[in-house]
Amino acid sequence: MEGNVFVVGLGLIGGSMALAIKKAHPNAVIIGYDVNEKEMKLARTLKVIDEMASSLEQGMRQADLVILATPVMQTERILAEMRADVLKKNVIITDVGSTKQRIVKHAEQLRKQGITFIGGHPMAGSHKSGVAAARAHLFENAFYVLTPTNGVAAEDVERLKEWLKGTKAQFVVLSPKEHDRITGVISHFPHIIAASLVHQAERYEKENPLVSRLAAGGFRDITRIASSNPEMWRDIFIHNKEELLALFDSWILEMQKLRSIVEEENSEAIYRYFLQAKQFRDGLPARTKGAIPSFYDLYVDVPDYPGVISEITGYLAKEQISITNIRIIETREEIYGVLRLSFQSEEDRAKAKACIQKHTNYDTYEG
Ligand SMILES: NC(=O)c1ccc[n+]([C@@H]2O[C@H](COP(=O)([O-])OP(=O)(O)OC[C@H]3O[C@@H](n4cnc5c(N)ncnc54)[C@H](O)[C@@H]3O)[C@@H](O)[C@H]2O)c1
Ligand SMILES: O=C(O)C(=O)C[C@]1(C(=O)O)C=C[C@@H](O)C=C1
Repeated sequence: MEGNVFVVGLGLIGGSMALAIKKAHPNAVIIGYDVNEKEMKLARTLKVIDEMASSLEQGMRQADLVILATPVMQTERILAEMRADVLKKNVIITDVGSTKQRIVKHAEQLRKQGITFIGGHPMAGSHKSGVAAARAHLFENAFYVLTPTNGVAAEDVERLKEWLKGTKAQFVVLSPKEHDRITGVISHFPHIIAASLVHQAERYEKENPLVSRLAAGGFRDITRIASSNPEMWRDIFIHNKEELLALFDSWILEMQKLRSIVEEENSEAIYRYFLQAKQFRDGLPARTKGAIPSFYDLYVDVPDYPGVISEITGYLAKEQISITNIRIIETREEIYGVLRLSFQSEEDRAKAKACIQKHTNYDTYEG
């Protein structure tokens, strides 16, 4: 397809959408806008967008497709302020926000002005943010929820899917309410649990600093998402408050039930509890991309001496294993640091792990 695609919010998701659209529609012009000028310039430098808009309005005026990829409270505000007289008549407006009811409600004023809005939510992402983390393949095989309201023409939904075909996602249509209920259970509430587990560990660490040093695979697996963008999650929790309050209530009951069977040492009930959870977890449908990390991180405990980073990158370079990102994320005591290496694929990470184990005795673990 040809035309102007205007992406507002050039972070992980906006950037990934821009790349996926350009891949499938090389003749489209991708115009970007971000309140953070540095991020917008970086998007241009990385060729994630073709042009920078000088203002929201300037970008909107030219657009055939608008993708709002800002935190959901910002998306709501932008939608409430949009006016048909600065838009092309046939434009499609969509968003990628993690909540849908409030967004669709705020888009209602656009529908009344004859503008097509179709809510959207690609069900894949990461705890990383910013355009540097954007990837064209981020949404491959993930579910992509669309929430067209009554009155949206079927051909507009098809036109949107055609624009978005480069995501290689699987589209599914839900009502905004259904969407918020389901994502509350499988995405929003789990982020609350992850963050609360980290808070609990932090409290216990005050008693004994060994707590974070002993945090191994299990704790790291279940709390990876606690490293997500706090602004994004603040907005989601406020937007999906009603669903989350209900989930808090049922979770508290669940924990009380679990607490009492542990207190009673009811081994049969405890066993059944874990067995049932295992059976449901093991029976989840074959992993779609949305459930697979799109970034493959390897953590390496390295001694804190000058040159250790180039030592490790040197080993990897010799075996032609490419790293997409490298960062020292924390220093333990003054002896050890944790190096985080990110790779494009699981295969690269496995090769890197083997390579580091071959050349060093540093501990490595996946994240
Ligand atoms: N991260 C995920 O895993 C994920 C997955 C699916 C959907 N989402 C949704 O996608 C949206 C973006 O999330 P992200 O992970 O890309 O976040 P991000 O922090 O990587 O990017 C958001 C960008 O929006 C910009 N921004 C904020 N307010 C703005 C405004 N008023 N005008 C223009 N730009 C503005 C920020 O400067 C930032 O660059 C959110 O609504 C989120 O709920 C996120
Ligand atoms: O993989 C992650 O880090 C995510 O949290 C991605 C995730 C999720 O699965 O909850 C987060 C928010 C989105 O709206 C969709 C996907």
